[in-house]
Amino acid sequence: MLPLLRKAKRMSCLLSQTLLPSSAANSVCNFKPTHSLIAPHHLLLPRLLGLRPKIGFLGSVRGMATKMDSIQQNPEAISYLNQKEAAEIDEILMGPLGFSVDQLMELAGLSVAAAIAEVYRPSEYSRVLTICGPGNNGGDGLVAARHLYHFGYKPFICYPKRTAKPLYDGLVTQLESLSVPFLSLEDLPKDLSDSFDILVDAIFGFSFHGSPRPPFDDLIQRLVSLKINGDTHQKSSAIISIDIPSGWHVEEGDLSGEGIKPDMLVSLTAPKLCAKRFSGSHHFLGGRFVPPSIRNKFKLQLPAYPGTSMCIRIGKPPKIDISSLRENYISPALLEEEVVADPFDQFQKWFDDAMAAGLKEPNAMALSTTGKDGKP
Ligand SMILES: NC(=O)C1=CN([C@@H]2O[C@H](COP(=O)(O)OP(=O)(O)OC[C@H]3O[C@@H](n4cnc5c(N)ncnc54)[C@H](OP(=O)(O)O)[C@@H]3O)[C@@H](O)[C@H]2O)[C@H](O)CC1
Ligand SMILES: [K+]
Repeated sequence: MLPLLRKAKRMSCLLSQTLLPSSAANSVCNFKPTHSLIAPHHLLLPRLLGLRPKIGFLGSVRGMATKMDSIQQNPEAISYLNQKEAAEIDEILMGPLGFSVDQLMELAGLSVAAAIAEVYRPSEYSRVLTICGPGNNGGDGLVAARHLYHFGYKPFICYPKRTAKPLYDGLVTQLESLSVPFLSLEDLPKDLSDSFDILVDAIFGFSFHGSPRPPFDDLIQRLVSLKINGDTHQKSSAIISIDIPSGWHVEEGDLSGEGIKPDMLVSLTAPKLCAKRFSGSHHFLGGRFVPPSIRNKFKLQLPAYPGTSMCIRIGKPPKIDISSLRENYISPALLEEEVVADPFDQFQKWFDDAMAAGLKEPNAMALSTTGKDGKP
């Protein structure tokens, strides 16, 4: 049992050194194991298998631990585009640079889904309603919803003004084939926050102008009222805006002061000027497809995406209550009657579970023995 204990302690030190600030990590490593750590191996193994890397958990904490580059840390140093520049970059990408709108939309939608998964874990925020507008911003929303489905969320779509083009028809068919429900305006529940954990605002992007026309005026108003009427004691739905908080002026922001107040903004390609007025907790950049020629032409100062990430946080992450990171590792007990008769089959079952959980080394194992009395 002793090596097992040592291993458990070493693992918690390793985890804490990777994930926690140094002071917290020290206190975890100096922690004397109590009987709560002394678990028989048949409980510990499933528990180890249960250490599934939650996308949101690792993502947001990874954001804390990673050294942020100076542009990322300082939103003032980042380039912000006006409406004309945003449209011009779009035209260059899809003209001389040879991209198709499908390609860019796929990458844009993927980065939105990746940013959402960095902050909101599917175990707590599973029900996602994406409200899609008539343009490409709405298309980004349809793509993001499909990726969120594959990330383990339960998406719903409200797409009241469909665009009759093969690209959009295809995106709708792809979602329908996953049995993602499409809700009409009449189907939408009165209180969105009762039924959805996340509301994705994919109504308008950088081509928005004037005042919102029906039916989007009413939909935007429903997002606005969520934050006004929100019961502060209850977990309210998180609002995530794609590229522009819908209804905001693309350059001036929330002119009336009564527009939507998203919790998260995912800017695409580069933030638009209105993003300077964004005061929510999470600002991300996505759309990792900007080639150096565009960066140089528009003198873009943008943070460097880390590794293979499809998105990057802009500015510092909000202060995290470390106790809220606490994971519950209590697994269901392994009962003798549930164990497969053939140990090889049982091993295969555990191994498959470990593979499915996406563990880094699914073939790593801990072996311990017990006496006849079942005690270590
Ligand atoms: N290069 C990139 O960064 C990429 C970004 N993408 C996403 O595309 C949008 C921009 O898409 P676009 O189609 O140009 O514009 P919108 O999505 O904003 O929508 C335009 C439609 O909205 C209608 N509209 C405009 N204003 C209003 C209003 N006040 N009330 C109602 N409807 C309005 C407009 O209709 P009009 O008749 O007014 O022209 C259009 O139907 C960008 O923000 C990103 O999200 C790409 O996906 C990938 C490349
Ligand atoms: K939007």
